Amino acid sequence: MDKVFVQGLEVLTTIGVYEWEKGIRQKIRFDLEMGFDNRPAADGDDIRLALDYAALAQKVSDYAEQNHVELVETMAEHIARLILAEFPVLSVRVRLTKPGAVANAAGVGVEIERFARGNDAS
Ligand SMILES: Nc1nc2c(c(=O)[nH]1)N=C([C@H](O)[C@@H](O)CO)CN2
Repeated sequence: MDKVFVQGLEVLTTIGVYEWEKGIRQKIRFDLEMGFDNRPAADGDDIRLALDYAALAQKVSDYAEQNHVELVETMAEHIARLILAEFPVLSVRVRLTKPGAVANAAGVGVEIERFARGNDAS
């Protein structure tokens, strides 16, 4: 399957389970990979037939900045659902990294993969 990706998208948001985290903004990083048939866009050399990664990155940034949750699992799930609802993708893989959350670790987080209706590979 073809893929369109957005790598290392950084967003400042309020996220965390501890009280001290609820009053600050922390950086999170998204790596996004969408299943999408790129052939029509390539054949027509036409952005209207492409999955516009700039528009997608903007939606994800806006959502993550404006919505505050406790768990990285929750944010990843919300972002996957947002992308599936708003873009004509076949699948989405969301890797969410919270850098600096754990001492001596470069990053911690989750990775999930979700499928559009009728495209579940399982
Ligand atoms: N599986 C998870 N474990 C933890 C999370 C989380 O979101 N998912 N969050 C925290 C704290 O918010 C932590 O990031 C603060 O440093 C701890 N464990």
